Amino acid sequence: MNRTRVKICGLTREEDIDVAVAAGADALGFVLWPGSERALDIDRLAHLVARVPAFVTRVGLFVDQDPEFIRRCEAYLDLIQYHGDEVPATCAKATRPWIKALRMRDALDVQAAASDYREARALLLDAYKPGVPGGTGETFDWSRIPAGLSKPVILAGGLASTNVGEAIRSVRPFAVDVSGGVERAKGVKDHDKIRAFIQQVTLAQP
Ligand SMILES: O=C(O)c1ccccc1N[C@@H]1O[C@H](COP(=O)(O)O)[C@@H](O)[C@H]1O
Repeated sequence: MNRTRVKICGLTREEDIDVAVAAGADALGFVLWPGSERALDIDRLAHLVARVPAFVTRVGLFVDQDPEFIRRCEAYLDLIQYHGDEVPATCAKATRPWIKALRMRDALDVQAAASDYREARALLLDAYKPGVPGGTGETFDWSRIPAGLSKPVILAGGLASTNVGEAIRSVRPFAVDVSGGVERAKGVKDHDKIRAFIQQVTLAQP
């Protein structure tokens, strides 16, 4: 069994990046969607990613945005996270590897999505809240995740140090992704919460 990877998302400050890296984060998420309180512009993205060491994945989060803008951001990113209603053909415009976030609304057929988004490197499963594309801080019913999906699963939505161990034991995802659960305000990470989160992920390994 592989170790569960950890992505810390919604980073906006240098010191939070340093703490996440030191604590053992595998991936760092940067929100490029201007509708978010955690949003960065491209200059700030360039500045922040300059302190990310080799072998830590720089992930850019986009929600139904102009492919040209995404293309300009790609210079500073290793992986694209599509977190809106992007169809597979739109996702395929990226010149970087990409993952697709799916919000777990009742009608969603996860198996079908896994085959539709055939070029995705993983599916990120997040809670569904009408009118909000993500970062809701809410969990969803993990038992809805089908076994034997053809894509690696990145589990997201309302995770924190208090529930990530249980989440890993019940879903056995490839990775977990957290934003609000390691914050003290939107875009301001709590360093103790980051360390506690990654410690609980480590303790949950079989
Ligand atoms: O973080 C945001 O502001 C955001 C905005 C739009 C779409 C997704 C966003 N964040 C992603 O949401 C999930 C869950 O976040 P949380 O842990 O429940 O706060 C996570 O994948 C973030 O990457």
